Amino acid sequence: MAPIISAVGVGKTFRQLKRQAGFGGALRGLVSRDYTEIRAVEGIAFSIEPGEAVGYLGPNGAGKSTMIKMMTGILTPSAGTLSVLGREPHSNRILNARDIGVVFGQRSQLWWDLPVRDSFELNRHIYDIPDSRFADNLAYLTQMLDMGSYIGRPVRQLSLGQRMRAEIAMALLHDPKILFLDEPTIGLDVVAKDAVRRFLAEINRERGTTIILTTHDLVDIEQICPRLIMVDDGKLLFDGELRHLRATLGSRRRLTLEFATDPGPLTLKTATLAADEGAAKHYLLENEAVSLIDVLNEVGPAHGLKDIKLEEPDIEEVIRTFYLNKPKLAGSAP
Ligand SMILES: Nc1ncnc2c1ncn2[C@@H]1O[C@H](COP(=O)(O)OP(=O)(O)OP(=O)(O)O)[C@@H](O)[C@H]1O
Repeated sequence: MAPIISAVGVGKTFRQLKRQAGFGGALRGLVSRDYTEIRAVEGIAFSIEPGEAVGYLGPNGAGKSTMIKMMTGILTPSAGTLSVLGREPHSNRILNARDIGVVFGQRSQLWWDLPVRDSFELNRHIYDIPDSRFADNLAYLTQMLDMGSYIGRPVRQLSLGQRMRAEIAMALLHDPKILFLDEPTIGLDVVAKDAVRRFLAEINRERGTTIILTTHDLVDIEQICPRLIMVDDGKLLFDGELRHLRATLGSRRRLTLEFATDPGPLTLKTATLAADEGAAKHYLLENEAVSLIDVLNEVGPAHGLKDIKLEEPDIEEVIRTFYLNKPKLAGSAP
C-alpha cells in the first residue's frame, strides 16, 4: 500500500529580522537586512500508512506545530519532499483541504457568534457535501460527540469541552481521509478529555480515518496512538511503536526500601541507588532479568528492612527516560 503521508529530509527554517535595542536600534532595523535563522524542523523523514494513528511528541519548541502546518499546506517546507495523499500539500492547498480535517486546540474554526449548527452548514457549502452524506455525518457526530444539547447555541456560550467536540465534528463533516489534531485535549477536564480520546480512537478504528496528533498529554498517545514519532530541536529522535519503547525502556522499575534505621549508603549490584533519604532508599532496577527476590537476597536480613514498594514505570517515566538518554537512543527504528 502506498503511504498516505511521506516525508523525506523535510526542513523548515524561519528567518527573523534581528532586533536591536532602543530607538536608534529600531531605526537601524528598518534598513538593516540582518537575519537570525531558526531551524524549526530539520531532516525529518517518516512514512505513514492509511488508517494509522500516530502521536507526534516533543518538548516545547521541538517543531511539532510547524510540521503539522507543513502537512496541512499552511507552511511551505524549506527543504526536502513532503507528500500527503500523493500531493505536495503546499502547492495543492485547496485539493489537500478537501481530503484532510484539521483541529487546532488553541484556535477555533467555528464562527464565534453563530450557533454551532450554522458553522456546520457553512462547511457543507464550502466542501460541497451532498445532502444525504451531510445528514448522516451530522447525525453520527451529534450522537457520538453528545452535541444534541448545544448544537443550537452560539459558540461563545459553550464550555471548552463542548467547543472542542464541535471543532472535531466540524473537521470531520466532509469525511476527510486524514485528521490532523494539534493539542486537541489542551485545557480540558478529565471527563472531556476522556470523551475526546474515546471518540478519536473510535473513528480511527471504525472509519479508518488516519490520525496525526500532537500533544503534551501522554495519555492521549496511550489511548489513541499505537505509533509514536518523537522529535526534539526539530529533529527526529524516535519513530516506532509505543509498546516497543516501553519494552526497551520500561525495565527501569522503581524500588523503595524502607529500613527501621538508616543503614548508611547501601550500594547494590542488582539495583542502582537513585535517591538516598536515610532510612528510605530509592533504587532503579535497570535490568529486566533482575527480580525483587534477587535484590532482597543481596540486601540480606542485617539492616532491618521494614517495607518494600515496587513501581512499574508509567508512560511519563518511559518518555522522560527516553529524553534523558536521547544521544544513546537516537535513530531507533520501529
Ligand atoms: N512563524 C515563525 N517565525 C519564526 N519562528 C517560528 C515561527 N513559528 C515557529 N517558530 C519557531 O520554530 C520553533 C518550533 O516551533 P513550533 O511551534 O513548531 O514548536 P512546537 O513543538 O509546536 O512547540 P509547542 O509545544 O510549544 O507548541 C520554535 O523555536 C519557534 O519559536
